[in-house]
Amino acid sequence: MPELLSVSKAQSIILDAIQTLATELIPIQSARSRRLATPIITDTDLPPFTNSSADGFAVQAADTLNASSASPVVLTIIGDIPAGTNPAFRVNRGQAARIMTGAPLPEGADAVVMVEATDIGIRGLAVPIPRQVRIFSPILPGDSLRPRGQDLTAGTQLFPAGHRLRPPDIGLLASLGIPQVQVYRQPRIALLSTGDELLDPSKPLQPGKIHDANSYLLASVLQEHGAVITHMGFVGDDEVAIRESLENYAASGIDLLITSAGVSVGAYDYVRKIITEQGDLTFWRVNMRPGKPLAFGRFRNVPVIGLPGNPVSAFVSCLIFVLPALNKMSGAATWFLDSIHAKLLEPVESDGRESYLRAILENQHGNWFVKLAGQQSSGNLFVLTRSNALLILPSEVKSLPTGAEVNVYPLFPETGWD
Ligand SMILES: Nc1nc2c(c(=O)[nH]1)N[C@H]1C(S)=C(S)[C@@H](COP(=O)(O)OP(=O)(O)OC[C@H]3O[C@@H](n4cnc5c(N)ncnc54)[C@H](O)[C@@H]3O)O[C@H]1N2
Ligand code: MOO
Ligand SMILES: [Mg+2]
Repeated sequence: MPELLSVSKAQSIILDAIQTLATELIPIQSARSRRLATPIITDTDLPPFTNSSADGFAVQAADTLNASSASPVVLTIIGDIPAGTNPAFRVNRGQAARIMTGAPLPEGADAVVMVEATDIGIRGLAVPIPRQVRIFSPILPGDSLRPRGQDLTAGTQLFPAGHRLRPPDIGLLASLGIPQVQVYRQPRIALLSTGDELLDPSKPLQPGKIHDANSYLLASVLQEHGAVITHMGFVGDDEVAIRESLENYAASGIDLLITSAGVSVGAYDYVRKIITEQGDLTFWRVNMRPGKPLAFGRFRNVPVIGLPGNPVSAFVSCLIFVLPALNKMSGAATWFLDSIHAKLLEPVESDGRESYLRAILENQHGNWFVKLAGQQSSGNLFVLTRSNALLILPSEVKSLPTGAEVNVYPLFPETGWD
C-alpha cells in the first residue's frame, strides 16, 4: 500500500489552497458571530463622564462628616440633574443638587448621598424639589459615583483582528458609538451528500435505506462556525447526477464545496473520478482513523473536500480539515482546534493510523482524565452524542496503557454538554 498522507501534511495542503476572504462593512446589529477585519481601539473613555450610580444628592463629602441620625446635616438644594442633562451650576460647601442615576456629577461635588440616607427616604425623589435636604450619615469622596474611564480608557484595544463578535462585544461597540464594523465575508459553502441509500429525514424508512444524517450534521457544524450553507441536498450514487449538482453549486459563486460519501474504493464511489475529470484531485487518503478516504482538490475552480460517508468519519474529518479551512477563509487568527493534555483512565488501542477516538473528558481536582465514550465504529452517531472530546492517538501508536498522557480535543467547549 502506498504511504498515506499524514494529517498535518493534508491540513497544510488544504490551507495553502484556501484564501482568506474579502471584507465588508456591516451594521453592528448583523455582526453577531462575524469576525473583525481590523483591530478595534477605542478613542473614548467609558463611562464618558463621571456620573451618579444612585438616585440622591450630589454633595461635597466633607459636608457630611459629622452627620448622624441624632444630628443630621442640613444642605440647601440648588438644582436638579436628571439623566441626559449637563449641569451648568457648581455645588459649593453647604449645598446639594438633586441627581438621578446616570446623570453627570456637577462641578464642585465629589460624592452622591443616596436618597435613602436622607429625610426624603425610600419614598424617593419627586416634584416639587424641596428647598433643603437632611443627611443622616457621613459619606466619603467618590461614594455612589462611576468615574469617567472606570470601565475603559481611550486608547485601549478592545478586540484584535479576527475576533468573533459576541453579544457583549456588540453592546460595547454600540456604547462607544461604533455603528458599523469591517468584518470578513462569511464563507459560502455548498454541501452535497451522495448515496443511493439516502432518504430525507421526513420520509419513512424503507428496506435497505437510511436517513441522510451527514447533510444535517455537517451543515450544523459549519453554520456554528460562521459559514453560510448555500446548498444542501443529496443525490444517488449516480455519476451524472453528482457531476450536475456539483456543476450547479460551483457556478453559483461559492467558496468551498463539500461532498459526503462515495469517496472510497466501492464500485459506485464516483466522487474522486468526477473531481479528477472536472478539475484536479490534489490528494486522496490520509493516515487517520476514522476518515482515511478523504479527498481534496478543485472542482472547476472551487476547492472541494470529499468527506467519507460514515457519519463519525464525516464529522471528524470536518473538524480536522474543513474547520481550519473555514477559519482561514473567515479571517480567524488561529485555525486548528485547541487540544489539552489528559491522562488515560483505561488502556486504548488503534491500528497505527492517527486516531480520533470518541471520548469522555473529565476534570478531577484540576487534572484532566479521559476514557472512551463507547463503541468506536465510525457509523455510530449515538456514541458521538455521548462524547465531549476526541482522544488523539498519534500515528504508529497501536496501544497505550492506563495513566498514559494523551492529547485531547474538547468538543463544543463553548457550549458544554447538559
Ligand atoms: N475495501 C475498502 N472498503 C472501505 C474502505 C477501504 O479502505 N477499503 N474504507 C472504509 C472507510 S474507512 C470509510 S470511512 C468508508 C468511506 O466510504 P465512502 O466515503 O465511499 O462512503 P459510502 O461508501 O458511500 O458510505 C459509507 C457509509 O456511510 C453511510 N453514509 C453515507 N452517506 C451518509 C449520509 N449522508 N448519512 C448517513 N450515513 C451515510 C453509508 O450508508 C455507508 O454505511 O468506506 C469504507 N470501506
Ligand atoms: O475512516 Mo473510515 O473513516 O475508518 O470509517
Ligand atoms: Mg464507498
